[in-house]
Amino acid sequence: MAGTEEDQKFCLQEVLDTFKLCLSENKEVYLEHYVAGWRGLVKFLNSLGSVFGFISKDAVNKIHILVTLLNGENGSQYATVQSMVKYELENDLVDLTKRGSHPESGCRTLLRLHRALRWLELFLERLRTSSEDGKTSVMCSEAYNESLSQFHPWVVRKAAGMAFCMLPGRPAFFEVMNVGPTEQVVAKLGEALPLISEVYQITEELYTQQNLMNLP
Ligand SMILES: CCCCCCCCCCCCC/C=C/[C@@H](O)[C@H](COP(=O)(O)O)NC(=O)CCCCCCCCCCCCCCC
Repeated sequence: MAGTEEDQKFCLQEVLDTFKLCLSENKEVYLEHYVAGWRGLVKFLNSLGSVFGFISKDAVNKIHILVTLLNGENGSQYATVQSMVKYELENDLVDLTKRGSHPESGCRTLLRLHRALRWLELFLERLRTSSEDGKTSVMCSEAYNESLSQFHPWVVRKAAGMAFCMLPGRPAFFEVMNVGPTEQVVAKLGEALPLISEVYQITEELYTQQNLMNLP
């Protein structure tokens, strides 16, 4: 029997572990572990209830696109985010200005998750430093408004805002994470954040350098 407690516990640790595994010695980002990190986050999101379904569905869809590329015949080119960018650009596999023959390139798909990673970083930092009675819905929407929302049309922003209101309070949220008492959750978040932040920064620099920040 699969105990839900165990699954969730495994989840948060898994997310931490995968983000640890993400960076190679020379600071390249392994796509396989990046995607695994998102898988873990989606599992967590699903455990919060079906109102978040439209969000996890989009994330799952993007994860699936990347996994398909990773497992495809040119999969070895997708080992790291750096090699993916190089390969797709050199082979004209990216729609650069408007959507055309490559609407689901690895580069544009990863960019969507990358933008969401910034939201995650801001949200988790708020969670980590907030007080016992801090409202997760407020932390979540503040983080969202500072990051991801600028890339979303009004209707998505509206739906996201409504979903945020359904988030459990901080104590319940921490309980769902199942890493023990509050101090331990806070410590785990403190461990995870620098990793997430580094992965974000490295990707951000690469995308900026290559002028990929506005892929359609
Ligand atoms: C815990 C609360 C979770 C709130 C999640 C906050 C993010 C809100 C995102 C709303 C996205 C709505 C769905 C639609 C998105 C797309 O339009 C849009 C653009 O894609 P397109 O160019 O292909 O059309 N997609 C995106 O921006 C990518 C969104 C990916 C969101 C992944 C969110 C996973 C959240 C994981 C939560 C984990 C909680 C952490 C606790 C340890």
